[in-house]
Amino acid sequence: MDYKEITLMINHEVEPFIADILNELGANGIVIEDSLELQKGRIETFGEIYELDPADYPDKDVRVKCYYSEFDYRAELLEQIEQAVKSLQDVEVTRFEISTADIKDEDWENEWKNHFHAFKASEKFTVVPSWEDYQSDPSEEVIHLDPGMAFGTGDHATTSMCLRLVEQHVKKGMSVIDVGTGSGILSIAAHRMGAAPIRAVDLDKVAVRVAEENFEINQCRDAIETDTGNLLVGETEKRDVVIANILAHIVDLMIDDAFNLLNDNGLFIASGIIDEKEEMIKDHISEAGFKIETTIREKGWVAILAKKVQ
Ligand SMILES: C[S@@+](CC[C@H](N)C(=O)[O-])C[C@H]1O[C@@H](n2cnc3c(N)ncnc32)[C@H](O)[C@@H]1O
Repeated sequence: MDYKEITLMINHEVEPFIADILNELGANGIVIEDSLELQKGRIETFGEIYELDPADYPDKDVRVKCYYSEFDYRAELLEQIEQAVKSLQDVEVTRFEISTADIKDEDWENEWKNHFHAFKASEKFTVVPSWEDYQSDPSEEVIHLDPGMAFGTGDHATTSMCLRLVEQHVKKGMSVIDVGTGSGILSIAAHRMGAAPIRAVDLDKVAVRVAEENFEINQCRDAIETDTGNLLVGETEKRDVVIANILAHIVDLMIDDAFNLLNDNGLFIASGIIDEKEEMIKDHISEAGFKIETTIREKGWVAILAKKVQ
């Protein structure tokens, strides 16, 4: 199968909203190359230095690439993306350029490899592409990943905030369901914290296959049950933790089910929420009976940890 790559050049004010727009329009993978990242320099950790390659970033503004399979791509998408960007409220769009390129199936894997390098995703977790050699420090937990066509390399704020909440709150023996598992990254993180049993579901069959491959790579294939599934529909087994990093309007649909499925004192980790939807989601979470314990924010996104206190 071949792919269509859509490249956008946008100004920084548009960036916090672009992944949301492209996800809504069905993009399979999104790469954000922000010129400001280069100025941030390097991330130093445990004596390792990961340097960003200037060739991967534009001189100014933000370059965004997203991918559609040949079956999903349609020419109207370009206009729909432009319309969605230009109708963002209170956001001044001073740059918007859009172009497309064809990517042959055999180039797809290499395309990802060009953009994805080892990096420290949270206090404990370092994400390392499955094809990269990496000398780890005993104090870090390395997650080996090949995201393929699934979302979740850990470099998106919504995922890294979940990793932080997982490392701080998921404990040995807790039962977990990871809704919208994507690459499987959050289930792998929960497994490393000692959680068991773990169930990972995704609406997208391709994500389920990719997650299974990543569980295999991280030697936890037998510890994590994987399935296609729509949110918590049909889930009956009680859990100590429900994790969902999906867009706010989708998370909204599962809040009451999460409350019902959780054991007393169970935790709901909800991410993928853009700033503007924070209050709406929090109101619903509180109305459902949860106590909101922690809120973290990064790059226009919000992640919430709520507890079922009876
Ligand atoms: C933003 S990605 C998160 C991936 C990964 N958990 C992470 O944190 O990086 C959202 C995932 O939710 C899945 N998804 C979207 N709607 C869903 C639904 N109704 N039920 C289950 N999964 C869904 C998508 O296929 C996608 O893999």
